[in-house]
Amino acid sequence: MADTIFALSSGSPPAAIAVVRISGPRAGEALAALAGALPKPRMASYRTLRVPRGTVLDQALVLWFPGPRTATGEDLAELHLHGGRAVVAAVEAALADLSGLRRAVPGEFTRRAFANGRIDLAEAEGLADLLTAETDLQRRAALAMAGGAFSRQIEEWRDRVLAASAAVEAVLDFGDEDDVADLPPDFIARLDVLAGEVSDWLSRPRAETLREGFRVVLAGPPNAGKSTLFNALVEDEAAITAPLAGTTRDVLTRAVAIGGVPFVFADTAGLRDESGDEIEVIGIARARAALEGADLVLWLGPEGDGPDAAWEIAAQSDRDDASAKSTPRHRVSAVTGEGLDALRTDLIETARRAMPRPGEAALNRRQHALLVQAEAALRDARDETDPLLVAEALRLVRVAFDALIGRATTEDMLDALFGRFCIGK
Ligand SMILES: Nc1nc2c(ncn2[C@@H]2O[C@H](COP(=O)(O)OP(=O)(O)OP(=O)(O)O)[C@@H](O)[C@H]2O)c(=O)[nH]1
Ligand SMILES: [K+]
Ligand SMILES: [Mg+2]
Repeated sequence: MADTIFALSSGSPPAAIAVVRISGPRAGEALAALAGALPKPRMASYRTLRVPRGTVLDQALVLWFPGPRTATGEDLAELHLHGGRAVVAAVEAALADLSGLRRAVPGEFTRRAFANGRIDLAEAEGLADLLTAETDLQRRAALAMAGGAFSRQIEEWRDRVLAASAAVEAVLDFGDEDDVADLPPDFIARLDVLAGEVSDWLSRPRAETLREGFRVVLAGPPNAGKSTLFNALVEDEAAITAPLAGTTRDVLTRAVAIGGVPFVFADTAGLRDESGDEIEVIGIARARAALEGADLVLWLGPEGDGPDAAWEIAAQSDRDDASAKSTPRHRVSAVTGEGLDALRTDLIETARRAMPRPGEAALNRRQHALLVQAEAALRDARDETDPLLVAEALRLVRVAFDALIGRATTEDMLDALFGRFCIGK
C-alpha cells in the first residue's frame, strides 16, 4: 500500500488561511480522526479539528475527495486552517502521529497525479512553469501547457500515425500473397500534412525565451554609451560608466520585466580591433561570445560629435548587414532621457513577437528535441519505399510522441521534473 502523504500546500504561515492536503489510502481515515467523522464528499464542511481523543486543534473548513477522480488520483482531503504558524505546526504534528502518514517531499502530489494518469508529462511540465511564472506572458503560456493544449495535439497526431502504421502493417501482412495490398493513394500526402503541422509547432517561439527572458545584448564601439544605456534600461546603476574608453570588460547581465515582458539585458566591452590591454582583449572576446547568444543585438554607435549618441537596433539575423547599421532605428540620450520610451516600446514589441502569443503553449528544450526527432522520422517514412522501413520510421515517430506526453519516462527525468516543485504541490 502506498504511503499517505500530507503537506502544507499554501504559502508559508502566517497567512489568513493555510491549506493542508492529505493524499493516499489513509486520507479518509486521517480526516475522520481529526474531524470526528468523514464529511460529505466534495462539499465544504465546517468542523472542529482535534488531536484524536485529545485537545482542540482548530476550527476548519474541511473537504473530502474520494479517489480516483481527484487531483492526485488517490483519496484526498483538504484542511483549510487558520493560517498561524502554531496552528499549522500542531495539525502537522497530529497528522504525523497517525500511522501510515508521513510528510510529502517536493512535488510528490503532482508526481502521484502523473503516476495515476491524472495528468501527463507535458501538463506536469506546464504546471511546473506555472508555479514559477513571474510575468503575465509566462503565466498564460504555462497555463496553456498545463491545460493540455499540447497534449491534445500530440494525441491527435499519434492517432494519425497509428492509422498510417495500420495501413503499412496491412501491406506487410499480405505481402507474400499474389493479391498484394497497396498503401492508400493519399498515404504520402497525409504524412506530408502531418510533417507540416509538426514543423509549424517547431517554428513557434520557445518556452526558454519566455522563461529565461528575451536576451538583448548591448554592443558597439568603446565609449558609445552602452553601459549608460544599460543602466537606464535596467533602472539600476549596475554598470560602471566612465569617459575612459574600455571601461567595461566583463559581460554584465540583468533580468528585468518591461511592460510584462521578461528581458535579460547584457552590457559588453566596447568592440575595437586594436587594444594593447590584455584584459580588454579578453573582454572583447567575451562580448563576441555574448553576441552569439543574443535574441537581439542593440548596436550603439555615436552619431557625430554631439552630446547625443544614435543607437540602432539590429536583429540578430541582420546584424551583419551593413545597411541595417547605417540607418539608426533610434536616437537616444541617456542623459536627457530623450528617445528612451520609444526604444522601450520597440523592445517590448520586438520581444513579444519572439514570445509565444498569449495563451499559446510553448515548447521547452526537451519537447522541441523530441518533436525534431518525430519530424525527421515522419520524413523518413514518407521517403522510404520498403514497407518494412516505413513501418519502422512510423514506430520511431510514435516513440517520440510517447516520450513527449510521458508514456515512456525514466526515473531520473521524473526526479528532475518533480524536484522543481515545492513541498505541498
Ligand atoms: N551626453 C551624453 N553622454 C553620454 C551618454 N551616454 C553616455 N554618455 C557618457 O559617455 C561616456 C561613456 O559612457 P559609457 O556608458 O561608459 O560607455 P560604454 O560604451 O559603456 O564604454 P566602454 O564600456 O568603455 O566601451 C561617459 O562619460 C558617459 O557619461 C549620452 O546619451 N549623452
Ligand atoms: K566608457
Ligand atoms: Mg561600458
